[in-house]
Amino acid sequence: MSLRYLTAGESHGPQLTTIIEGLPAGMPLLAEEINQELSRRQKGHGRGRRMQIEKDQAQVLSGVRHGKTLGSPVALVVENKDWTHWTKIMGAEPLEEEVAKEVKRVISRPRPGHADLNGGIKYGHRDLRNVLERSSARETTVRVAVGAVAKSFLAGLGINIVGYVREIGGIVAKDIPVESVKEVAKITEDSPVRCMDKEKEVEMMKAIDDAKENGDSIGGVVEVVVEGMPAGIGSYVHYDRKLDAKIAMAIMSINAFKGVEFGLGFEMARKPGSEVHDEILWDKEKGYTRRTNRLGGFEGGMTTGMPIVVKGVMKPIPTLYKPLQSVDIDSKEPFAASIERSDSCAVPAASVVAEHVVAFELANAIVEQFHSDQYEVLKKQIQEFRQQAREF
Ligand SMILES: Cc1cc2nc3c(=O)[nH]c(=O)nc-3n(C[C@H](O)[C@H](O)[C@H](O)COP(=O)(O)O)c2cc1C
Ligand SMILES: C=C(O[C@@H]1CC(C(=O)O)=C[C@@H](OP(=O)(O)O)[C@H]1O)C(=O)O
Repeated sequence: MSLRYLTAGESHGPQLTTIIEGLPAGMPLLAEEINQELSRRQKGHGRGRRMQIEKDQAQVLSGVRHGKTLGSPVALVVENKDWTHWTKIMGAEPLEEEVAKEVKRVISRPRPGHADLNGGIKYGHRDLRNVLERSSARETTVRVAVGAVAKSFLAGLGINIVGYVREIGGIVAKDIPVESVKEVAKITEDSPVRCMDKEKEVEMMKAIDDAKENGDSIGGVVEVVVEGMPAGIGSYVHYDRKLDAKIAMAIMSINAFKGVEFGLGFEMARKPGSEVHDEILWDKEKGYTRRTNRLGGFEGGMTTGMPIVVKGVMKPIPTLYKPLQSVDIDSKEPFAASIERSDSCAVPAASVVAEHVVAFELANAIVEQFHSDQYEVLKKQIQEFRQQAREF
């Protein structure tokens, strides 16, 4: 058994839709929990005007009754408020010729760094709007809705997760020691850039403002930390059962993400084994633990029981208000790339997306490993597994 989902929806279409399948029955789930997560994704310094138009709210259309899952597919819908401005341009019905002339602005100058040109070549779209509508990160809204369901699933099993910002535009936040994931969540929630370091937060905001003023954009690094995963989740037996690999793919699937690191990450290349591997300890109460967590919670595609620590790098936003050179696909003449309304930095929002896509992979790994259609039974199985792991 596994969890799976699909999403549908264009950025300026009427709505985003998802169907999640494989959730056990009897799991508490409220629309309110999902909506809180959707609202976290909408915040962050550096976002464009679109976020003032939208107020993302999920409607739960199936699979939940009186606050608990039924074991049937869960369908969620989030409306695009902006749709009212786009009904003609984005409608499903053919346009009459006169109306088409009035409203249709064909996009023919692909933006370097976006999906425009390659998507046009692949699907044969001469109007690149047909590409940008679905390649837009608007779709991450509904992926956060799916992740919110996964977070709720994990929370009931004592597994907590948070995503936050480590770096923006080359400004790196200091390492701040904290007690727990919950504390990180509390500190970063009030930060306009979802960062722990108040001093660097000011510098990050200035870097975003400067980029915006210069018609430019900046990227950064986000980190996701997970506490409470039992050891031994995932598998080493096959490439597509390695949980760290699945998490890496989930992070790389976020729009504009270009790299992933676990624990010390690329720094491992510069250190000897004695400074990378985590020594193994045992005590009666905790069972097996590690003296350090330099591998970020994974060995052999399985969790070690230590916190999962994974980072992802987001490139700068491709749409530039001072555009780079491109080519008009109709005339083949050189032109400045087209300008669409855009964010100048979306790293804070992306840290929320990263948190949610990782949550989904963890929930899926648990559903795959512990076979029950009932949430309460699954909870007991995990408790027993934790006990076995302690005594192993
Ligand atoms: C939360 C979020 C918001 C984004 N906002 C924009 C935007 O406003 N303008 C833009 O050009 N790209 C934006 N992007 C990035 C593009 O969606 C992304 O670069 C594009 O889909 C091409 O995919 P790739 O960069 O992964 O190759 C955003 C990404 C995320 C995660
Ligand atoms: C809509 C969202 O992000 C969008 C992602 C995006 C892109 O190209 O990826 C381009 C912009 O779209 P628009 O031109 O409609 O403002 C962002 O606002 C969102 O995050 O909900």
